[in-house]
Amino acid sequence: MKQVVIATKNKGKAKDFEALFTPLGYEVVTMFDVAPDMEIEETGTTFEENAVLKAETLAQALGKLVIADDSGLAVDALGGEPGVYSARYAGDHDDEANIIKVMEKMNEVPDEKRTARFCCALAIAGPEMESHTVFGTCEGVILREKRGTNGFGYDPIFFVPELNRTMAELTPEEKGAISHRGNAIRKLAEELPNIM
Ligand SMILES: O=P(O)(O)OP(=O)(O)OP(=O)(O)OC[C@H]1O[C@@H](n2cnc3c(O)ncnc32)[C@H](O)[C@@H]1O
Ligand SMILES: [Mg+2]
Repeated sequence: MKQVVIATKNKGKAKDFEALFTPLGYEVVTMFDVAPDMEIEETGTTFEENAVLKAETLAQALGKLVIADDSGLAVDALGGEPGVYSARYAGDHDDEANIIKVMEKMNEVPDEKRTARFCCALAIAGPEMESHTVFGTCEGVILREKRGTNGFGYDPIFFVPELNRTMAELTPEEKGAISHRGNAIRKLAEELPNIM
């Protein structure tokens, strides 16, 4: 089976990638499989910078083509927070604590001002190519309580108006069809013939 290497240590992301790449005939391989001890510091100030950093570091170590994902939640009423700091908004890499922090900060925000979007920058890097990035988004609204148990991160409080469900109430396939990550992967697939 053909493989696609993703420079991530996030199991929720890996599942999202599997839902998107398995139907295309690819096995998804992550850092848990190829570089479990490698830590890549995310020192960039944008999603794109961090995605390139992760993709290039692993591509260089493996001598192979690698895709990386840097993503997060941008809440309008919080001036775009948690943004690039989404994974560690409440200190640790703790999804539950991050959700609580967002909900608490938004306590006073009325329903019509609770708009937000998920953002995803994907970078592709390899030994014999210039790195390339694409960007995908998904619009939604931040709820006052959690709904659903699928997905990861902020999915339980991210309501998708078109589907009348939260991200955590969608199957991985349903999420992939509308998500920031799915949109970015579809863009990458479109642009791939021109960049390689
Ligand atoms: O860097 P890697 O190893 O890929 O894993 P990570 O979890 O640290 O990933 P990021 O640095 O890109 O931070 C992304 C954070 O944004 C949030 N996030 C991103 N995509 C999401 C999604 O589809 N659903 C819910 N939350 C998401 C979630 O809190 C993630 O931990
Ligand atoms: Mg990270």
